[in-house]
Amino acid sequence: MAAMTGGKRRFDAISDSQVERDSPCTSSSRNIQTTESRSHEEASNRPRTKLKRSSSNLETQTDTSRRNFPPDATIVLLGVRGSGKSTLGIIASRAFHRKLVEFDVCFKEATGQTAVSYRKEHGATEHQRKQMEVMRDVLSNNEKDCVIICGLPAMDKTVQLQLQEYAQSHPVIHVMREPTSVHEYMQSPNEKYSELLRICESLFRRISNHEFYNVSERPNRPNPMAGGEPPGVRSPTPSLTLKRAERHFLKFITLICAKHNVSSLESAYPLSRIHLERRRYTYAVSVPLANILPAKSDMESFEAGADAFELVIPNAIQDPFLTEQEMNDISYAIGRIRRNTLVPIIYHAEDHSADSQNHRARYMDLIHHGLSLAPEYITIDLRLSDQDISKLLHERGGTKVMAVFTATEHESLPWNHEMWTSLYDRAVNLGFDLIRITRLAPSNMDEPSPQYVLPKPSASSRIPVIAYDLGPRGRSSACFNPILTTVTPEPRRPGNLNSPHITARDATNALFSSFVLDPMKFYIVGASSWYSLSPVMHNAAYQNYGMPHVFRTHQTSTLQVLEELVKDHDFGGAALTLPFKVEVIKLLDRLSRHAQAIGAVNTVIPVRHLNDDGSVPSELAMAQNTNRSGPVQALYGENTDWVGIRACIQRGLSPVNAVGPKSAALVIGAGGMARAAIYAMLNLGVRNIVILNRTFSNAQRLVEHFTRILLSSDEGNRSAHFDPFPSFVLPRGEVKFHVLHSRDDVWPADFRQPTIVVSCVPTHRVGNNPPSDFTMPSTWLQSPTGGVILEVAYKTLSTPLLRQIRAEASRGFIPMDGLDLLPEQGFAQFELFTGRRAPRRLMREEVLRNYRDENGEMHEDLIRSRLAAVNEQGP
Ligand SMILES: O=C1C[C@@](O)(C(=O)O)C[C@@H](O)[C@@H]1O
Repeated sequence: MAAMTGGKRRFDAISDSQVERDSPCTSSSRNIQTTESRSHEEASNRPRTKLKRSSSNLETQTDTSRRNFPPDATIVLLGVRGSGKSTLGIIASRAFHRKLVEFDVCFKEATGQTAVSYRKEHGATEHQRKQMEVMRDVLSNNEKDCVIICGLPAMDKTVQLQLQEYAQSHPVIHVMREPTSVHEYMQSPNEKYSELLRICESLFRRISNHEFYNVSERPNRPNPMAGGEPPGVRSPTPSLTLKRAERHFLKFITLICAKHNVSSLESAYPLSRIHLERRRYTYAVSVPLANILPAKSDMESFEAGADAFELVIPNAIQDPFLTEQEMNDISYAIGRIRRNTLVPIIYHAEDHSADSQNHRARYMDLIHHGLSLAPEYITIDLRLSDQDISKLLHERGGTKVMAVFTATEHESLPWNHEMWTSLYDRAVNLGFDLIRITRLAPSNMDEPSPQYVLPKPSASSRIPVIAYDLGPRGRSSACFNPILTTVTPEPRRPGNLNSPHITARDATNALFSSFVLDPMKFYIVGASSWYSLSPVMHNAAYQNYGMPHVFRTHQTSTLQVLEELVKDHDFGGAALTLPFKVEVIKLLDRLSRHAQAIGAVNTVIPVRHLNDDGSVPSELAMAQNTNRSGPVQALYGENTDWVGIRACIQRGLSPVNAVGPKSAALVIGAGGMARAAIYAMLNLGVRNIVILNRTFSNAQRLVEHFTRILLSSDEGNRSAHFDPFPSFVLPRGEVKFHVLHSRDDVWPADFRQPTIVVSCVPTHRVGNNPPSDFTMPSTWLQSPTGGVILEVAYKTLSTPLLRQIRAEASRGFIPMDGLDLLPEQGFAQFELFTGRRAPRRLMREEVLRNYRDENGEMHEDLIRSRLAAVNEQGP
């Protein structure tokens, strides 16, 4: 039985007696702790806010710490009303093609009554018995491939036991939300209600093995739906506010159910195909918990320039028990980070003092709680005993675990001392995924950096090592540490010796000024590249990162210029624009799979080191050799237009229009951009594509081209690294194309109305050709849920199509334009050129700030409004 809605019991309709009976302070809640340790028993007698779900004595705890589930195991979502669990359930069931099962609906189906009326009629004991019976059936009949949603019934002790049992082999996720948002939803903000909320959350926390904080989004600008906007100004659409929640939750699910794939979540950006630990000079920005908690803190500014986000949880308190409030804060902080950034999260609880049992207990609880939040990485202190470490590692689920060891001043042995080797060996033998060893820099700093002197580990397998000195004197060794150096977001020097003393920018500056990396020259090459905003966008990003690179415009009518530029040993790469995107292919030695399939290149990368057999190396090798000058041996071609178009579609497509087997798309044009658009659509799993082009035969040629590509992809011609048309989104032989003759055609009967439209025709005069005046016939604009309409050009933003779509905003149509697309494709270029993640917000802002239309007008209203909305665009 799949159900999307349910006869839900109001939270305040639950009788006080049931809450009393089931409150964590009464015998029933103690029942669910029967296997827990004495210290936990003691904890349950403490004030309620001190209740905790886990104990440092993990061997006796009820096993909600198990986090290895079969890939198709049913997911249970637990949460109070207003936590958003039903919406999240619908999102997950759609994305993963799972059946949605709401407990309340099942109860009504089984009894013909809602829980409240059943209880009234049959009494509390019978209601409890029936509830248990229905829950037993729900759980056992839906073992696989479902999402079960459960609210208040989980307050019942027998249901708790059932769910705890279920959590041994299934993800049971506690969905939380800010109390203010829950109160707002329930419209009953009183003291008693707050207390009930705390009780529920504390209970749900104990019976779940994962926790998800559904952070509320509040638009940060007034008057969101103002009418009569100037050209290019966009109103945030309510349906899109769910987008970030969707991405956040689906990402979380993919982290706990490793086998799940969501095509829309897979990043198409080049660096995402390279393991973080294999890239060179990467940074983890370290941010204390207290800095994340204020709602006003600017998450993106913390992240700028970093490859991972390290949340630092202090462990200074002497109390052995984590309070519910502390756990709430940590869950909220992880939720905020994940909602606002894309980089992996490192969860770092500050190291415990070996000599204090209290610290140890808290530390174990902090790790236990951290693992329930499914961060990509977690650190575990190597000072713990092997036994404690093994227990924690057993809980890791899909989280990678980093061993950490910080040598104090009197332990600071030279880097070539065998102590470091034995620490490394121990980490390998215990099953860690990587290790970070740091020590307080000694006063006689004539020792070379650890990466030059660390002894060869004797353990047979290898794990990545992060090693550097701490404190102001350790800064240079931190700058030269090749992976995941811990950095501070602000240039301020922290007082604490253990805190990072450099920013990512300091480290980058140091690498360039010590000649480890070289300043490079980049270009945009095209016939009318004068209007390009690429130079300002890329130059701002270089400057922000402390890279001495320059990006220049090269306007030319012939490609010969590129051959000249490449002779320069400092040539770093080029963006190509009209009319060279196809012509350039003849100058290149190798194309990426995407550029090959699209048949157009907009990014040229120099290759300086060939493989021994003379072939062009892999993308990984190229990414490791960016920012180095020298003679260019070969040229590699990539297409980032499709990455940008894909990102715009993803961003503009509301969850209700999520791509499904019947979703249809329309492409206008048949040139290079149209090819990139079709490629992006196929990659997102769109199986019904309609093309309209002035010259019908060119559109037909496009269809033949992609039909051939799809066939060769079906025949197993797939890359191990990145499959452009993964079979889970594009089942064999299921793509349908249709070519239209003109806008007078009727929309094809066997295609749904389009929810994705990409217009790739020039919006300005090209030679003697007038600008396109294309608008959608109203009969093609009948999607009841609206859709995303992207006009790829940006010379003018007041095109007939964009004007038309802006007028349709209330029907769910989202207009997007070249100012959205330019940065998105530019992020991918930045990654290819520099090997670093692009500073996204900065590049988006720089494009907007420098925009002038074809008549040189700057449209202040437009800029102001869109700059204000930059944060809403998502990470
Ligand atoms: O088409 C475009 C636009 C662009 O040329 C610009 O800067 O305007 C940059 C190119 O990388 C991209 O493919």
